[in-house]
Amino acid sequence: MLDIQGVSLEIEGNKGTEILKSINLKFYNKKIYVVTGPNGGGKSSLAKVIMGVYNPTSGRILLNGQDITYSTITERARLGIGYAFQSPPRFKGIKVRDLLNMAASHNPENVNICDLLYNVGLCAQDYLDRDVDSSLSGGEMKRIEIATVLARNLKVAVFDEPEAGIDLWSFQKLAETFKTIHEQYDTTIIIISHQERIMELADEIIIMSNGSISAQSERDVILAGILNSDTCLCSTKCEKGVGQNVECIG
Ligand SMILES: Nc1ncnc2c1ncn2[C@@H]1O[C@H](COP(=O)(O)OP(=O)(O)OP(=O)(O)O)[C@@H](O)[C@H]1O
Repeated sequence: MLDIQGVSLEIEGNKGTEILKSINLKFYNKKIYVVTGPNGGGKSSLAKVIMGVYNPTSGRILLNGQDITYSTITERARLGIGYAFQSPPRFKGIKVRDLLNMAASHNPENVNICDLLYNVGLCAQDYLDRDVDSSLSGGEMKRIEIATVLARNLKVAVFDEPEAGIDLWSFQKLAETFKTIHEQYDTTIIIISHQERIMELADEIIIMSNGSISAQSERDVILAGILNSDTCLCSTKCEKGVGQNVECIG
């Protein structure tokens, strides 16, 4: 279990304002959590605190009881926490095949790199020997990065807006892949998303706005709340009415 206890985050140069305000969350094994909410609500910052890109100003982060609050990104990666960035980095001189083999190096018997590409809607024949550089489109790069996260058999996998730049056909494949990981592995999956179709995959949905958790519950409760409530759950006083809140959150 990943346990976020009273985590706050201030970033220097951001006028001393708290980007995360005393967040308490428990992420259990083998569950899919979708974190959603309006732009600037703190979703990516929460993901970066989990990954170790930012150190919290206060609070603690525990992975299966081990305090990892100040562990480095590398230490967390070794412990089995993985992150697919909103805009993935590119690596000069490395081929897609190398990147996937590196990602799968702890789990080589169980991972077929062609299947990994297939799972994110790419044809292995066309992509394994491509360079991981600017010749790949944003959507292709994103899918390859998601494939590297899938290769790692992680304890906690964090995906930041996996749908961004991905076409409708590949999106369907991606949704199936999340379902497969959910059924076959104990991985805790945390997906940051504005997409209702991704929210439908969740066991639990968490809505963040203004650096705080404004709602958290089982998927159906939150989705019904979003679709039927007069009060907008995004908490930005947008005054959208019944059935409009999904559009607002997205
Ligand atoms: N490095 C930084 N320096 C200054 N401000 C930052 C930094 N990172 C994030 N912020 C601010 O923190 C707030 C939360 O940003 P964050 O990216 O976590 O939001 P988000 O919910 O992921 O938004 P989006 O849905 O647009 O991706 C924003 O106001 C953002 O400008």
